[in-house]
Amino acid sequence: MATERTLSIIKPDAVAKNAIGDIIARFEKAGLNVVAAKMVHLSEEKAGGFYAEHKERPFFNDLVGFMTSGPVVVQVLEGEGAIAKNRDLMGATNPKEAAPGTIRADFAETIDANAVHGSDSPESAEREISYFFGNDEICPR
Ligand SMILES: Nc1ncnc2c1ncn2[C@@H]1O[C@H](COP(=O)(O)OP(=O)(O)OP(=O)(O)O)[C@@H](O)[C@H]1O
Repeated sequence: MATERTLSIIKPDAVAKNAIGDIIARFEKAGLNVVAAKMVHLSEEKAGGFYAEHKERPFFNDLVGFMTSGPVVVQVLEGEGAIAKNRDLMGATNPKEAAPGTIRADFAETIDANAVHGSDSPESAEREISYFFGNDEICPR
């Protein structure tokens, strides 16, 4: 399997629960290296742009409201099969359907406040990483 990079966001609910360390430990134990990271409080414009593909969905305003409700930790994870590996560690979007032992099963309660985001394809990973990190903020591969 090829070495990949993926974008991970620890969302405001998980930051508020002091779960940053526990979540990053799961990534590292699974062989994903953190190669860039920052804590930011997203503006409505930045959060709305990130979730632009959901603009017409009924939950869009709530999603943006939630993502701007407190700071988030944005990271780039690198490792073999990083995109799928991160999605496996995260569990299903709805924490009630997330497999036991996944981040969402352990740290999230609702589909709105579901602890983490992870890129879902190589194309999204590339777009999302460059949405948050400039070329001078991340080591080239
Ligand atoms: N039906 C819904 N009701 C409320 N919020 C939703 C719903 N579906 C998705 N969301 C929110 O929008 C986010 C993006 O939805 P998407 O379908 O891309 O899920 P995902 O890829 O599992 O999550 P993410 O993009 O955050 O990793 C979800 O993480 C969730 O917080």
